[in-house]
Amino acid sequence: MNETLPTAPSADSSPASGRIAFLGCGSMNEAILAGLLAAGTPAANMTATVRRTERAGELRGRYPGLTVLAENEDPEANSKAVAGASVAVLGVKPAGITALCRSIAPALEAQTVVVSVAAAVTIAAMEAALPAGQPLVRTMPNTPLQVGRGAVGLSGGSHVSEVQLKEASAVFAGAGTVVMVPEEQLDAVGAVSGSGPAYAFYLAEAMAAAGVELGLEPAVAMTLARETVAGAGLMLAVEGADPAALRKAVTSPNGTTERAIAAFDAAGLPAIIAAGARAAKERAAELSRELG
Ligand SMILES: NC(=O)C1=CN([C@@H]2O[C@H](COP(=O)(O)OP(=O)(O)OC[C@H]3O[C@@H](n4cnc5c(N)ncnc54)[C@H](O)[C@@H]3O)[C@@H](O)[C@H]2O)C=CC1
Ligand SMILES: O=C(O)[C@@H]1CCC=N1
Repeated sequence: MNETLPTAPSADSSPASGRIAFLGCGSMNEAILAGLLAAGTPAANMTATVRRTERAGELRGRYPGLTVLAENEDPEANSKAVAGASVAVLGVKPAGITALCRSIAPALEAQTVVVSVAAAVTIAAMEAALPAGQPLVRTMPNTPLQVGRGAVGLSGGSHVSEVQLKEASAVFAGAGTVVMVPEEQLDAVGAVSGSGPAYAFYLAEAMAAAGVELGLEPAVAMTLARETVAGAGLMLAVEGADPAALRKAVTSPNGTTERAIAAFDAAGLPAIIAAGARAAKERAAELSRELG
């Protein structure tokens, strides 16, 4: 079941059918929800739960027609949201995932596919907290789903059928690329694409700071850095785009870019990025051990 099979959005971009419950609608689950809405899934097909009234109001204002239940108003919010749902997406912090599984267990229907987006919480840990035989899918998404360019790693649990795996993929497929990987590779997926948007934003921050150091006004430097990273991202988003070839097209022989890249290489930038990704993967393993 866990084969390495990249699936382009165009290959399976049918919008999710059935009702989807987003349990814990913070940054990640909101990005998935926004991606689904943009891909054509009606807000009326979704329910989101949050901890507090203030956040519920925010989401209701932003997504008219979405049902939002707040736990501080109704302690049964999560159980009510999963009743009758075809998919329940667990989007709380890793430390809260198994408690959430236990709390919704009595309300879950046998065919509801539980999808976790949490880093580090293993399929075994979640299956132990769910009713026996509950279909479960563990994923590692990223926030660019909200602009239709997400990248998601996905791995099936012990009791999930091909059809249920497709149902889980459909939660993301209209808003990004889904790849199936063995569970033991999900921490690596997290280190590349889960945390990856932060690396790209960090690059933009560093470019803006460099511009200021070189004499640009801060606002001008920020605009230039932001637009450049965004524009480069759009060029990469073209199907078949090769980052090395795109880089080469900017790099005139003996020109300014060549000098900059040589300075990056001399400073060991590729190794620095590899060290960051390794640290992210190691933190995921550490978290898995902490959470049991
Ligand atoms: N932020 C990201 O880019 C990514 C996050 N993830 C995973 O997504 C999960 C959530 O992360 P974020 O969205 O960043 O965190 P977040 O803190 O923005 O969202 C979590 C939300 O869950 C709510 N919540 C907590 N307990 C609840 C409960 N019992 N009932 C209802 N709502 C509850 C919180 O109030 C909060 O709004 C984590 O497990 C993380 O590992 C995975 C990939 C990327
Ligand atoms: O930082 C984190 O732990 C989560 C998982 C990947 C991105 N954000």
